[in-house]
This record gives sequence, C-alpha cells and structure tokens, in this order.
Amino acid sequence: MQHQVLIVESNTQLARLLHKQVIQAGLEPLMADSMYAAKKRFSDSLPESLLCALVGYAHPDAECAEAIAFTTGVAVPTIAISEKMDGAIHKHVMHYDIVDYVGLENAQTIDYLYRLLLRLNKNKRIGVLVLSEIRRTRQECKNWLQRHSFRLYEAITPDQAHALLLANNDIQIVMVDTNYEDTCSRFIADLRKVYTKDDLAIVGMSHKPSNFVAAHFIKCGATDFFTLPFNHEEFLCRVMQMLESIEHVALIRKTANTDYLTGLPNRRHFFFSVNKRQPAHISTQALAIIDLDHFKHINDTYGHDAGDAVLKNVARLLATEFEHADIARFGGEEFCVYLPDIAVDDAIATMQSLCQKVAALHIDFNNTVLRVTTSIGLTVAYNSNIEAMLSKADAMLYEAKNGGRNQVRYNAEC
Ligand SMILES: Nc1nc2c(ncn2[C@@H]2O[C@H](COP(=O)(O)OP(=O)(O)OP(=O)(O)O)[C@@H](O)[C@H]2O)c(=O)[nH]1
Repeated sequence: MQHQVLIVESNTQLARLLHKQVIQAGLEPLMADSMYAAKKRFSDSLPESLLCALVGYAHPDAECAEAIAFTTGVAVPTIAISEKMDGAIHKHVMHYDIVDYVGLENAQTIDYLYRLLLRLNKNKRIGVLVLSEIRRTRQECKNWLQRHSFRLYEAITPDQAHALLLANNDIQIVMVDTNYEDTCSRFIADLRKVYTKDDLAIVGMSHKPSNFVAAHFIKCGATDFFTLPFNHEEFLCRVMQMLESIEHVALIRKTANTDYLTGLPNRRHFFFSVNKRQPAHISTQALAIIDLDHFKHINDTYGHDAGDAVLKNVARLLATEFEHADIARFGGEEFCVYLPDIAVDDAIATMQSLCQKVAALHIDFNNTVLRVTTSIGLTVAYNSNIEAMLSKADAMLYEAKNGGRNQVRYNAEC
C-alpha cells in the first residue's frame, strides 16, 4: 500500500512543517535533507509504498530544481515546495511533470498542501473515465491523470463509456471530448438520467475554445468545461473541488442513513433499501423484528453505557449473521431484518438460530459479563408489501413477548 511520502528539504524549519503535515494526513514521512539523501532514500524504498514526494527547489547539492528533476524522472508523483510562492520558481518547476507547486507562505497554503496529500491518497481508489475519439486527447488526459494517481479508464465511443461505467463503480469523473457536439451532448444527457451531480462529475473538454459549446454542455448536465490543453493547476483545483463536493454529499448521506450508536443502517434507510431490493417477480420473503428482552433492566442495573455496549454487540452479531441481507436498528432495543427469496423453513431456522446466538453472547463491560435474550416476531409472505409484513411481524413479536420472551413466533402466508 502506498503510504510513504518522501520529503526532500534542507531547510530544517520547513522540513519540520512538512513532516507534521504528512503525519496529520495519516501518512509516513521519509526524510531527506539533500539530493544525495533523497536518492539513497528512494533506492532503499519499495516503489509500491511511495505515494508521492514533497521536494524543495534548492539544496546545497542541488541548487536549481535538480531534486525535482530526479523525483519526476523516477516517476514519483512530485509536489514542488518553496517557503513562499515565487514566480521564477513556478515558471521553472512547471517544466517538469509535477503534480503541483505550493508556496507555504500562510495557513491557507499549508491547508491546501494537507488537502492535496489527502487527495492523492484517495485518488488511488477513484476512477476517471476519458471519452475521446482522438488518441492525442486521451494521451494528454492520461499523462495528467496518472501523475495524480487516479485510476484511468479510456473509451472511444459512448457505448464503450456506458459499459465501463456499469462495470466499474469506482468511476467518479467522466471527461468527455466534445468534438462531436451532438453525440456528446446526448451522451451527457443520457448519463444524467442515471447519475446525479452528487454521484458523478462530468467534465466537457474541447481543443476549440467556444463559450457557446461550454454553456451548451453545462446545460445538458456537465459539471464543468475545460479548454485543452489544460492549465494543470487550474484543472487540479477544480477537480479537487468537484471530488470534495461528491465526498461531502456522500458523507451527509451516510450520516443521515446510519444509526449513530451501532453503525447499522437506520429505519429510514431500511425502507429505501428494501423497496429497492424487493424482487419484482413474485417470491417468498421474510421480515423479522428483533427486540431485546428486559433491556431497561440492563440500563437500570449497570448503567446506560452498559446498555450501549449490549446494543453494539448485538448489532455486530446481526451484521455478521446477515452480511447480505437488509438489516437496521429501528430504534431503542429493536432491530429489523429483511430476507428476500427465502423458504419458510429456512427463515424460521435462521431466526431460531439467531435467538440462540444472542442468548449465548457474553458481553464484557468493565469486567462484568452482561447477558441478554431476544424475542423475535417473524413473518414469511408471498409477494406482500413491506408495511403489511412489518405489522404482521410486530403482532408476532407481541406474541413472543407474551409467550415468555427468548423465542421466535412466526406467521407464514405462503
Ligand atoms: N443504553 C441505551 N438504552 C436505550 C437506548 N435507546 C433506548 N434505550 C432504553 O431501552 C429501554 C427499553 O425499555 P422497554 O421499552 O421497557 O423494553 P424492555 O425493558 O426491553 O422490555 P421488553 O421489551 O418488554 O422485554 C428504555 O429504558 C430506554 O431508555 C440507547 O440507545 N441506549
């Protein structure tokens, strides 16, 4: 795994600052205070563990960007560094295949470097699809994208692009050469029927600067538009913003759909997910409500934190037992499981086994072993809707509680 960052900096203060940023980004710094030391560090390291290099412009044994020439020459994604933004340095380092140049003159630029490190680390898992009939355009994008550690996919036709998108769910950016305006605008509009701007960024690009084409593509659903050849720095800043926006929305969605205590999906997400998964064809499906017994007693006897520990342990058991089913914490000490395409006997056996497994849990809380049992209301139905199944499972749960708890009660309508 690429987790190391080679820092080539002879200025001790700057080296210390870079070291701190790398650690903060969760990466491992490899320090070198000269070009000689950098070469030694590089030859001692494994290529697959080096994420990138932060390289100062001048060193006692390399006064004029030779260290940058070295790291880019051995294909290490390189971020050129100086104490402050310097026009002459900028002009010079841009001749090399660097990822970016950052002058560390204030808190904002230091934060930018930190975000850039996080970005490079995440880019390894992000796919970018380039759609262009022109080999030169694909090559230009490829050079740039590889420097930024993205996974690269290439397509020559819209059909190939659709197939790649279907097969690879790591693709978060599609770059479309707008050479053939009608085909490309239709392609973008078609993509937007499936992928929202929160899921996928679509970037139009063209060798012919035209305000009309740019506006047309953005109206058809493109997120942004660039004229080729890229201004690399501007493109990087805009791509970072697009990806950060997709990531923020994903995080908000995850938070809204997850139970804060157990990490299981919540009730809201359960309905969304089950309705999506419910088989279109007629089939047998099972729904179970799982409710811990006398849970209030655990809270009252051992405290609320002990109750939380029990909930987390039961949630972990459910997540392992039902890895491929829909599960959720419905609230309090109540959980729900939905199993599509399951025979009545299998559903009953599965829930009885779960009931025994919960009762067998030994939950360690501050050197006290906590035990808990559960009552389960199960319904197995043939092509019924979820709301109806929930109300039947609830009635079965009521019977299980009244029947003495620690048991499964079921109803089958098949
Ligand atoms: N620790 C903890 N307790 C919770 C949480 N949510 C709800 N509870 C408690 O769960 C308890 C549920 O109590 P009851 O509804 O009486 O159910 P019970 O004690 O399990 O009784 P039966 O269901 O009839 O077996 C209440 O004391 C709630 O305060 C939580 O997130 N953490």
